[in-house]
Amino acid sequence: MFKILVSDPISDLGIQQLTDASDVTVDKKTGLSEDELVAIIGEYDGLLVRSQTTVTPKIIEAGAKLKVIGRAGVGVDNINLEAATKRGIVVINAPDGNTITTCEHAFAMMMALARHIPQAYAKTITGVWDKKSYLGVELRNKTLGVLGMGRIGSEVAKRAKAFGMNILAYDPFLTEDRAEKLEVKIATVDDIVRNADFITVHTPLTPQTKHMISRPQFEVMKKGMRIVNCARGGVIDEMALVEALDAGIVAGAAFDVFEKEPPQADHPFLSNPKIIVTPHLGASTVEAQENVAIDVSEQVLHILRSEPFINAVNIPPVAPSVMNKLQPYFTLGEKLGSFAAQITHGAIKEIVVEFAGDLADVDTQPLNRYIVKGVLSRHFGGDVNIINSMHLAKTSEVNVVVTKASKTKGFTNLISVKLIADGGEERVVAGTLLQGYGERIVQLGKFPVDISPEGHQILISHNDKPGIIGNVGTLLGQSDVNIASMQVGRIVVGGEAIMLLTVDKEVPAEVLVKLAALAEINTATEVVLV
Ligand SMILES: NC(=O)c1ccc[n+]([C@@H]2O[C@H](COP(=O)([O-])OP(=O)(O)OC[C@H]3O[C@@H](n4cnc5c(N)ncnc54)[C@H](O)[C@@H]3O)[C@@H](O)[C@H]2O)c1
Ligand SMILES: O=C(O)CC[C@@H](O)C(=O)O
Repeated sequence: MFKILVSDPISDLGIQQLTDASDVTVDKKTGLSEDELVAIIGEYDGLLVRSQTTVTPKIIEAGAKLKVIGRAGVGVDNINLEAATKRGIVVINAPDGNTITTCEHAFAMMMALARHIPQAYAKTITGVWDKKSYLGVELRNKTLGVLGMGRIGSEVAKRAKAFGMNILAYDPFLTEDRAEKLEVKIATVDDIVRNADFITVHTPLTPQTKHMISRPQFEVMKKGMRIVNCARGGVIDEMALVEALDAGIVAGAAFDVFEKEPPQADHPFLSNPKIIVTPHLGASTVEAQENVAIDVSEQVLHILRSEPFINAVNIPPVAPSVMNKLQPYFTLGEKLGSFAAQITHGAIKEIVVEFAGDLADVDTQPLNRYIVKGVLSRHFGGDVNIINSMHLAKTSEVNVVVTKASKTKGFTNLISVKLIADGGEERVVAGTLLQGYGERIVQLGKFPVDISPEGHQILISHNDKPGIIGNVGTLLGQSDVNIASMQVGRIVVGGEAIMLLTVDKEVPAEVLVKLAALAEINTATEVVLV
């Protein structure tokens, strides 16, 4: 049974698939402090948050069973990604569910700004009929500058087009093709700040976007322009904005987000009549809250049930078509990594993975993570998973090299894992996925083999002399170890050889010692593949 903690108000309808699941129990406990969360998080497999809970390294460390943190929304700046990745916890978000809602909020803020709606409302309800203070401006024929043309920025641009606005857009990933489709003109930040009547920002807060609109930008702005921030507090420099308003450069500003939320009671925005504010309401519609909760709940279930999932923030995104192609190889890749690590005696310094055949033209990043997990699990056990395997390799100073090859040795697909260890030791294990037969190991070092990678195996290296197979069989029989199958490989008669036995149960350490002591046998190593 999986336990999930919902620590922020999240739509009940949205999380219904979790509450209905027979293998899940859901606890809703909102408004907890960091210490309160630290005290209880240890019981939970999953944590679901919106934007109120700050998931700190301390909470993540205390989450001994935690496998997934789900953010019902886009921004994950309230979750410490580094700590989660280190612990191998998947962080997922719901990037699509609140796009339209947030775009509509930004648009509503722009219209409210153009027509002074909040200020006029506040005065009208006091009984004052003040028509002259609230002369507005039209949006039609005005220039709108959009900074960040992702999901929300693009939707804002579409709506602005319908209002007859001319749009200047800046986004490092905006291509001429997309700009043409969206009927926007690509511009630089400088073009935008000099020419726009309205500016709206739709970027995440990153070191590059922090204060991307600050004093130097306000200084060159068109007098009387208006500015909207429904993205993240800090993209626009709050203090520089207040100065620009006082200097008469900016006519009005609309903010849904703040550098610190909630803002202090004496924050200058809250008393400035030219600034309208909302309390981070961008995503707050019934529809968006249901959408994001449904999306994130579905992914949390997949992760807990070890099923394929999307929208992981702490692993690079992969197209579904690529994922479908790679998925059948995940367990084979992990087993090859694990096998190679179990037959390597020295400290591993480098993992060299080679893909050939069907896998040569695919972005194999997710599969690489499984292979590295297989290798590292020998030392890290259950602490390594596909989220932190690359991170652990890096922090353990294990270099990972991935190459593509044209030679498939007659197979349609081939994965080869070479481990290079201290003292120059090198181990190679290669495998393939055979149509109709499943996973096979087809090469061990220089020896071609054909083994199903599963269960308990003994790898023996020996000299190719008569009687060895009999001696091994006798010893294992006397030790009550039953042999299920056997493979022998050699390059030349009488030369170096290997024997790989699949046995029905764990092999006691003393039996391995006795095997290694038999005449003509060099090493005997147990390999366990689960
Ligand atoms: N107010 C709210 O309640 C609310 C709701 C949803 C999203 N958001 C915020 O809105 C923002 C946009 O969300 P989205 O879903 O459109 O994200 P998105 O990832 O689809 O788009 C963000 C865009 O910003 C661009 N970008 C990054 N750095 C940039 C830079 N230096 N200059 C210009 N563009 C840059 C990216 O290329 C991307 O296209 C995020 O910060 C998100 O957290 C706020
Ligand atoms: O959950 C919210 O209300 C805000 C969500 C929003 O900021 C987001 O990034 O998705």
